[in-house]
Amino acid sequence: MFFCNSSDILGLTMTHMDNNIYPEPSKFDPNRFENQASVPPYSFAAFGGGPRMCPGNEFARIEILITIHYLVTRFTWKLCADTSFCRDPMPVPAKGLPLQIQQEKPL
Ligand code: HEM
Repeated sequence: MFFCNSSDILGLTMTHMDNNIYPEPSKFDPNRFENQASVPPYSFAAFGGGPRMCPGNEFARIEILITIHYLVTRFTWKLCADTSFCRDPMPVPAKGLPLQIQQEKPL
């Protein structure tokens, strides 16, 4: 993992986009984490690492999984802007992410 010594800033994007660790890092591939043993320690650090690692890590993952499940299976999505993004320092949609979401099935 890359650390900037002078300001102690964590180079998360550089680590997460390193194709030596993650082949085709820009590809959306949730299955890349299926074999956790192949990911070297401290190479996925969205939740930090070490003794001060985010204690809400597992809770947040489950919450996100459930939310995405219902959003994908019960709603239709329509993107209302282009998909360009910038880094701030994490990737964010440059023009926000306006969506039209319509519920198709009951929750
Ligand atoms: C997507 C959701 C979340 C992300 C990306 C996230 C990310 C992080 C990161 C990067 C840290 C710093 C870790 C470090 O210094 O190594 C942190 C710390 C922390 N997070 Fe989260 N977090 C999330 C959700 C949550 C949730 C749901 C909770 C509580 C229910 C939580 C509670 C905490 C606490 C208490 C700390 C401070 C830990 C310490 O300093 O010892 N986080 N989080």
